[in-house]
Amino acid sequence: MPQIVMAVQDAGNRVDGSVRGKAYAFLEKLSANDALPGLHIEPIQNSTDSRVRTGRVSQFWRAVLFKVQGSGTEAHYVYLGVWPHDNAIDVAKKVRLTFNPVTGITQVTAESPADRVGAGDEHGTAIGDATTATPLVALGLSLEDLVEELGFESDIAVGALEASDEDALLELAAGLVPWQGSALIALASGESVAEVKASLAIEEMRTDDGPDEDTNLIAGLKHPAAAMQFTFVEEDEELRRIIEEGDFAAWKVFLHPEQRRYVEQTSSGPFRLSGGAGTGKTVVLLHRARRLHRADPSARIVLTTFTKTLAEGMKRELRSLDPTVVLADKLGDAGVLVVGIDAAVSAAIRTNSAHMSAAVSAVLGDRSERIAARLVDSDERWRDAVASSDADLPADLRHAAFFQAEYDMVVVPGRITSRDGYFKARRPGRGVALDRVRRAEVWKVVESYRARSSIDGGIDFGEAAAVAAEALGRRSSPLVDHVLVDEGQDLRPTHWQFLRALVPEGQDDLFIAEDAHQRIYGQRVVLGRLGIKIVGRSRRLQLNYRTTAQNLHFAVQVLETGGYSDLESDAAEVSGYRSARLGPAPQLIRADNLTQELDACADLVRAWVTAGAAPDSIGILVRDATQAQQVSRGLDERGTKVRVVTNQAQTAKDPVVMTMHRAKGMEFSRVVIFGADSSLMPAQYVLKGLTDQERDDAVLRERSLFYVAATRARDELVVLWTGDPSEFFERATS
Ligand SMILES: Nc1ncnc2c1ncn2[C@@H]1O[C@H](COP(=O)(O)OP(=O)(O)OP(=O)(O)O)[C@@H](O)[C@H]1O
Repeated sequence: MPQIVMAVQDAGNRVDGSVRGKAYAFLEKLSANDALPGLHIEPIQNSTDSRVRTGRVSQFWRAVLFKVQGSGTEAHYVYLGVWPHDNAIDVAKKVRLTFNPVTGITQVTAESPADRVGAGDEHGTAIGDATTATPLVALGLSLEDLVEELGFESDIAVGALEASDEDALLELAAGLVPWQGSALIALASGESVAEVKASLAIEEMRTDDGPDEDTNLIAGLKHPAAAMQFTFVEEDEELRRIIEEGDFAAWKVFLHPEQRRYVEQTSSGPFRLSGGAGTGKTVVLLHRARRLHRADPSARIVLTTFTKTLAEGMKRELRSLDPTVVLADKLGDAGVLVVGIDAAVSAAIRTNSAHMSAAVSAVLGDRSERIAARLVDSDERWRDAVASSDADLPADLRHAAFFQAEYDMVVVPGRITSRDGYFKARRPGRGVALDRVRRAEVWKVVESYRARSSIDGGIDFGEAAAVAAEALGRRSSPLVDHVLVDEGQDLRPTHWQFLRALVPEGQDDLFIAEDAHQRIYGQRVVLGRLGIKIVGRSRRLQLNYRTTAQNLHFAVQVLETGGYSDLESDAAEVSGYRSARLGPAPQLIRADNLTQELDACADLVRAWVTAGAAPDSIGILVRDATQAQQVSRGLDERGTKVRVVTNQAQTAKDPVVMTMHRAKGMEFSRVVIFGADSSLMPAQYVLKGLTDQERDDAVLRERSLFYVAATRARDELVVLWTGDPSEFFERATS
């Protein structure tokens, strides 16, 4: 049967559902038998590429394809899309399917060299003194590097070397085939030619020795870097999904070679994948879960993340990636269980009731096992414990935030159940030193907290994860074969102990996606101290697929003055983090008062909707729930209907207002960050009364929150504030 190869769909060529349905019917027939007369597979006169064909989708619509016969009996058809009849002929006359002998990658190009935006004159001699100041030349790159090492066409290479600034390079990159655009941007952000080749798997896959050009073309379509532009369609059902979703489905099929590598690789122990917001960490996890499931349908796979909302989102996406993946309902079932981390903890507690008594005593000392049946929020209990205790401590230590952190980071992970145990406890990374006298005072408050929990019943989330870890450790056989974690930076120490106990050490046991710059809950954790040994199994994704280079530049500036460290090391990298998409610069708008700020917000939303933006592709992000209500009322009074998103699913198609915390993991075409002034970012009320160390960490989390908010925008970002701007982006306003 003929092999169908789909090329990534051009976002500018969207066709409606009924046409996509017809295109699917056409391809389904083609894949069964390309000799069917009704298909009208025809060459085009005067086409640039003799392999180009059009096919009859309906009276009005034509498909454009390349037919590559090779030496096999069945042809490969590379499908580009459908167009109205005359446009299809125009497209077909121009497009070319070429094999790049340097890289071994097959590519489709639509323009002749003369049409390419920003590309230089092929015969030009411009790479001399005049261009020494351009970004690529300043990085030491030469024509030889681009042409002979990376296989760039010489006019493109000249254009790239002549590009006078980053914007010009981005514009050029946006018009290139995906692997080449990606390579150019990586070079511009400082990667060496060797690094770029390695990330695109160029050396290892080079194939230019086929007996004929068709054989080369087919081999080049299978190159990992070609997978950014092509996918081999194996089943009808997959074909239907790809066609029906058009370019929205790009993440489901056209992975970057680096993404694919982390989907497919086997690792001998825990693996950590870091990467900035929007680099496709969740995409990798979803594909990896599917890959593990397909490889062994009896495998018990847990895909988990910090919140229930994010887990629900991942579950929907996994279902849409591949409806044949079996979603498990409970721990220990075959298939993929997509679950929030605390729900996974509760499930482990329920499943291991036989070990509960021993597990509770190991964590909390002499307590009834029944308390483990209910999880409670600890904030209020800590406030009460601190208020009612007569512990002799300085004011900044008499703070619920200090105790909560001490308890979560030291006491519970260390399984400390007595004052003597606490005297001996190691407290790495806790900042404030506590001598024996102070430890005795701190322990009084811990005892008071535990006494209150014992009376009221229930355990907090950190305790529960520790109890579950202890119970799992007492089982004779494991419940789970593979664990995949998203948003790893937000998990608590005992969550990690739980996950370590959930899956036995071994091949592909734990795969962790994280971004230190997005830690907005809890304290910083070092995995090595919790029994999770990454040792060298750690990599980083750098290409942002979500947001534009302009928005990313703004967001990265927000991070620059924060001191970040990740799950393993003391410095979290931002360098090399880049985007291949272009868009307008973020708008930074100051208001004199709230009324003006609301007016500006209402005007923006109205203008976007009038210009044709889908209302629910607009997100207004605020610091807290009170502000969300205030903005919603304010916009309502101005005749702009919005909806406040909480945890309940809503279906209305209005623009949404939500807290920045709630927006984690989501994205919108247009984002307004509302209320970004100095009193709210960082929110002064969360900093009150903290120790210096606690305060610094809280400010860092607030900075990360602002970064999370700014990286939710796919296309346009607007930041609004009244009075003085937040310190997080003050520099950008000058
Ligand atoms: N290979 C790809 N092709 C097209 N789109 C992609 C690809 N990889 C990721 N994306 C898109 O980029 C966006 C960000 O992806 P994803 O949510 O996986 O990133 P992330 O690293 O988990 O982000 P965050 O840390 O902000 O949650 C999504 O819209 C996703 O569909």
